[in-house]
Amino acid sequence: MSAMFRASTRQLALCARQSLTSSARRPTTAATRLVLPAASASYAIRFKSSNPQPPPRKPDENKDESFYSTKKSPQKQNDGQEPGEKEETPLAPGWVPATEEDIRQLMDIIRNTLPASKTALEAIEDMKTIGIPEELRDLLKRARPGGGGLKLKDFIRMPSLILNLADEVAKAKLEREQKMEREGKPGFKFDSRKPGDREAGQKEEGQQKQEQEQHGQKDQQQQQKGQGKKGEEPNVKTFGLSSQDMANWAFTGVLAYFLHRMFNPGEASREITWQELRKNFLDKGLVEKLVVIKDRVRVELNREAVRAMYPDSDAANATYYFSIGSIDAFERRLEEAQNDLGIPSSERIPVSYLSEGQWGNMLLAFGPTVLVIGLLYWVSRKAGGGGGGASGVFGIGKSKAKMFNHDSAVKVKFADVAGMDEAKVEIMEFVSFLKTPERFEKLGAKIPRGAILSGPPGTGKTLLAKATAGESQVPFFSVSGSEFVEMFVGVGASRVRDLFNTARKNAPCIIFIDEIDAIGRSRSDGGFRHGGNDEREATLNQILTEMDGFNTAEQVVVLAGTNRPDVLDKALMRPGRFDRHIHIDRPTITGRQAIFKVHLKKIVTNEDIEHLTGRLAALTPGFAGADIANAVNEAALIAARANAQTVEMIHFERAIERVIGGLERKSLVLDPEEKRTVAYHEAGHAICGWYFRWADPLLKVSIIPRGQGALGYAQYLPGDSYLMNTNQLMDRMAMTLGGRVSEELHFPTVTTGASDDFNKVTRMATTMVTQWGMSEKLGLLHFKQDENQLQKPFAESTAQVIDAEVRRIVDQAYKQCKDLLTLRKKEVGMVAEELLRKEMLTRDDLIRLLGPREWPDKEEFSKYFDGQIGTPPIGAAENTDTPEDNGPQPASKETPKDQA
Ligand SMILES: Nc1ncnc2c1ncn2[C@@H]1O[C@H](COP(=O)(O)OP(=O)(O)OP(=O)(O)O)[C@@H](O)[C@H]1O
Repeated sequence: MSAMFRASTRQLALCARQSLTSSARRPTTAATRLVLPAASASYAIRFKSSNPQPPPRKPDENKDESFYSTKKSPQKQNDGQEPGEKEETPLAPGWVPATEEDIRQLMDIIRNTLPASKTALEAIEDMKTIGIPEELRDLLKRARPGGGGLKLKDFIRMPSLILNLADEVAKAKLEREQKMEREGKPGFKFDSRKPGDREAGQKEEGQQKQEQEQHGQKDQQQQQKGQGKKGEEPNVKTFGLSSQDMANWAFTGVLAYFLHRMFNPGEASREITWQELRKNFLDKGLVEKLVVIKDRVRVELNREAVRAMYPDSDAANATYYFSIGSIDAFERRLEEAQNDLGIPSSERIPVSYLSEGQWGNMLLAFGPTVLVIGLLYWVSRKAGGGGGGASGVFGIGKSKAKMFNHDSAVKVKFADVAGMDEAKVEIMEFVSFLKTPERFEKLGAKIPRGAILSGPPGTGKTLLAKATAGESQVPFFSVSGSEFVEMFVGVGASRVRDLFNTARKNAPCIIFIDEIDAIGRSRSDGGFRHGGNDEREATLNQILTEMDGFNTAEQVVVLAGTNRPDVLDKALMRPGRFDRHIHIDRPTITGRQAIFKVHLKKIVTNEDIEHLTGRLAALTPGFAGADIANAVNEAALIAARANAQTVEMIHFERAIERVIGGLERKSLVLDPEEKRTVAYHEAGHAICGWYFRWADPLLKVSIIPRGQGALGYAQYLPGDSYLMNTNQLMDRMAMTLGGRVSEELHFPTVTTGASDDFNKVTRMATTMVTQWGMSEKLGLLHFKQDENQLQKPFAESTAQVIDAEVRRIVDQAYKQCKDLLTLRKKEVGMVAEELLRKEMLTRDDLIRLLGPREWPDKEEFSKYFDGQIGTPPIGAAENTDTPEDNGPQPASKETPKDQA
């Protein structure tokens, strides 16, 4: 491209004129410089044979007369053409008939520039019916000899005009062909092949014809279909480029360059010697100017004179360079040469000096800046582009909410949401508000503005909101709280405004803001005070304002989801904003069973669904809906990996173990002594679980490493207990210490393996003392340490009491455990040795070794597990030796010493 830019406007015009002068002198088939492909010759012949020959014209006849136009004079119509055979097509505004000269010029241009020249040349065929744009006609005229010449901008403009023209004529051609096909006439087909190729191609055509006949009917149907669609663009074979996009700009640039090259044929650069310069040009007075570029000199010739001097060569079309040793030496030589030639000083050849690569230097200087600006522009377009149709840097304040409506994305129904019946009833009311507002309004009730859905992660808050949208069949705007937060102040508020404005326009509708705590945190929170988070505060204020701004006629319901309702700003929660607070907790056993049923619908299994779901629900206390969905999917994956035909119970159990305990680590090989320690440690837990009355039912014990750092585990089923009494807590703590106590009793030293057990026991004992009022010494006080506060909420003396009480309770649990394991030392040994042999023991194994458990188990446990825990070693289960304490409330106040 640099060659094009280097050329001055005057030069471009000059070159264009020269090239057109030369091409005008030659016959149509001779290209300006490039060799005309055979296709063009064939085109010319066929073109004439399939169209009536124009009447001979006088040489001085007006050249602009439309030779190819279908607007024929009456006389022309009579000349070899039946009137009415061709329809007259009115020209579009701004279009003029194309003259023979125009067509010829365009053919030259397209043939030499466009890669898809066949299509383009076909398109030119149709120009006689639709004409050409007037602007293009002007440019073509100016490009002719004496036409005034073209400027640089004309070269840039011309490609897009030609492309437009080609598109239009291609469309016209397609329409004409379709019409002819419909009328059963063979359409005009442009044949650009060489005569030899044509014969070879005739066979192919025969075949194609047959195929076409076969497909004829189908095509016709398709065409009819296509025409049925009103306003649809015909399927035109164009260059496939939109004039808008960047690709087209680049293409246009390249095309302009090629056009320029075409109008400036033969601008080849040639290296010559000083002697050749002197002999061929300097001595003959052909040099106009010399331009020194570092150690090279460009020779500018008087091209007209050169052409006259060397009529049979293309010397005039080349640019000449020669090298110099130094500028001084060159100047000296030049002076001597001019002295020799006797050139008077007033007519000496002008010499100019150019620093090399001016354009290159400019590119280096400004290139990076231009690149960065371009990149920023592009990034801003991309960033803004996603926001509800907004684009460009100005779209940053647009809301990023995704809009769904009933016939697009939201296919979730209330039936897909299981295990939260109360929440569903609450939220269903919103659906009725949106569907039949008059039912409530006639009684004077105000429609609630919104509801906050809170609860632990994965409990189905988002799912419930989606189901609400799916059921109410109104538009649903879903956005995450974090999408309002941007680094620019004011953007969040602007997005809130935009979201609510859009929602108002689409009322009745639902807005769902997920993770609202990202913006709805209490303004008195440390986060705001210390972080100076004006942006978040402004966003929150805007939400408050917008929710106030609704009137009852605007049926826009705002639902919000959060895991942290406790941190939300009180202003958000007041009636009139989020009127309803719907808490969604982890599902109960029946809830889990229902959720399993929902997710098992998509799973291929032959198990009895009722029993399967019941058992799985019993196996998964504490699971949220998302965990259940994950476990079911994991089971299907495990079954697929095993090439099973259906998903079986064993696959589900493995999946649950994997979800709880993590991946089995078969690669972790323990040495025999370590393995022995782990076996006795786990046997200690198992024996405690078996003999303590209030301990949770034991499912299995294993010494296969799993997950992160668990070398063995004992799996219990704590069930869904919502209250715990001190007996249960003490038994649980004693059971947790069973591993360490067993190590003490069976080995001369102890290991680090019980650290996590101590952590659990300490936490449990501390909570008993500080929160659950289970210490007589501390009494009925509740101290909860805020993690953000450095100060303790109690006095130093109270801290000492707490420490002493925690220690006392743990010691008590330790003693309880030690007493039992000393008594049952033999049983611990039996279980441990069996574990070393089998690596995993089930409840049945323990019954076999120890006899049935003395204490009755919970109902759901005996229903689903008695006599059925005989599954082969399935790897392992959870990595917790003892179930995690989820903070249930004590049922009765019983001091540890009360228990047996
Ligand atoms: N009650 C349920 N019934 C059926 N499937 C559920 C239920 N709860 C959760 N799921 C499953 O868990 C997936 C995740 O749930 P969802 O995204 O609604 O949880 P969430 O409470 O919004 O979580 P978070 O608070 O982390 O955003 C759902 O797509 C669904 O497959």
